[in-house]
Amino acid sequence: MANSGQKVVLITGCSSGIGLRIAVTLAKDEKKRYHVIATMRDLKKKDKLVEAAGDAYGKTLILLPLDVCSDESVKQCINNIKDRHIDILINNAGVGLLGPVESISIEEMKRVFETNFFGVVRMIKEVMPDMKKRRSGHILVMSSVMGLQGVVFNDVYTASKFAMEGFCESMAVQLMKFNIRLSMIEPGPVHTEFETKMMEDVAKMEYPGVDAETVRYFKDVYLPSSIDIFEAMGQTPDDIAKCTKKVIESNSPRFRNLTNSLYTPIVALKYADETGGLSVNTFYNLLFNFGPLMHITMSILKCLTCSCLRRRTVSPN
Ligand SMILES: NC(=O)C1=CN([C@@H]2O[C@H](COP(=O)(O)OP(=O)(O)OC[C@H]3O[C@@H](n4cnc5c(N)ncnc54)[C@H](OP(=O)(O)O)[C@@H]3O)[C@@H](O)[C@H]2O)C=CC1
Ligand SMILES: CC1=C(/C=C/C(C)=C/C=C/C(C)=C/C=O)C(C)(C)CCC1
Repeated sequence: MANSGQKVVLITGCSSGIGLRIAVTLAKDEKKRYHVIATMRDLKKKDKLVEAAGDAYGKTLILLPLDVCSDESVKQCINNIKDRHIDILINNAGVGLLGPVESISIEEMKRVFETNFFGVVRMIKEVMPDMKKRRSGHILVMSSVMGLQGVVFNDVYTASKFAMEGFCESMAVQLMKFNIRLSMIEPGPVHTEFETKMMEDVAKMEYPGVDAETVRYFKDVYLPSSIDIFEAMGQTPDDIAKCTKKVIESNSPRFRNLTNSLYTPIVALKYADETGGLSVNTFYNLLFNFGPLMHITMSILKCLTCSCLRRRTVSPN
């Protein structure tokens, strides 16, 4: 049970990656300011988290089952919490989906929206009424740079994160009236199982209904560039956990929080030209004209990130 003065934090998707690191980082807070309810849909996967939590397990960190795709599971989990009191809700659970749209079934696309979009909506709907009554709370959402900028061959994943950004941008105004904060965390590539799972899915892909030219662009142009980008720009789940803790602990938490300064110029392109031409053409050139020179492109991107833009991201340090 939480001590008085401790903030109750509920995190979704803590079996691996970013969710696991956020749970452990908050549970190991030196001043023990957080009572962490780390949730996962399958408690059989708890070992990594329990090991990483060490002494904190059973003290500042407890485990509960929660599947963000199930109304019943979400209700049961929240009803199991004393007075249904959650100070900070961190919506982290999410799944990726990569590849030419022609080869992806509508069912697979719906699964991504069910988790990344409706999963977040379901959690917010369950927790928000109690926060409104108490006139306090902080809701965080693990969005992505792909919630702000589309990326080729990530069409459906991007759409699910855009949907969530739109939902949250609208909700933030109403919630502010009830003294509830809403913050988006927007990482670029992060080295987690997310990357591994996507690469495994891609290796199994058969591309039914996709023309040979598109398959070639995906396999020979996009994938090598994407691997380069993960290598050059990838952050660790620990970086994202530190950024998230900073946002939680800020006196005036920002709504948008990019975690990787290298993405600031990419996202800025769409605001620099409201016709959208600048971003579409730049992405086209980066991929199809400079793709083979991606290493150099990465260096140029690093140079473009001037210190004034860097100030606009939340750094892990
Ligand atoms: N890695 C990256 O490059 C980036 C990731 N993100 C976002 O960060 C978040 C975390 O991803 P990351 O840590 O990288 O990836 P992981 O695959 O390591 O973690 C995803 C977590 O979500 C859980 N999850 C999936 N579906 C459900 C569900 N229905 N109910 C509850 N939990 C579920 C997984 O559980 P299980 O083990 O049961 O599958 C897992 O614990 C996601 O929202 C992702 O979109 C954002 C930007 C970049
Ligand atoms: C190929 C390619 C790109 C790829 C970006 C990638 C691969 C981003 C991955 C982000 C992730 C994994 C977010 C998760 O939510 C850029 C930089 C847009 C530039 C144009 C060419």
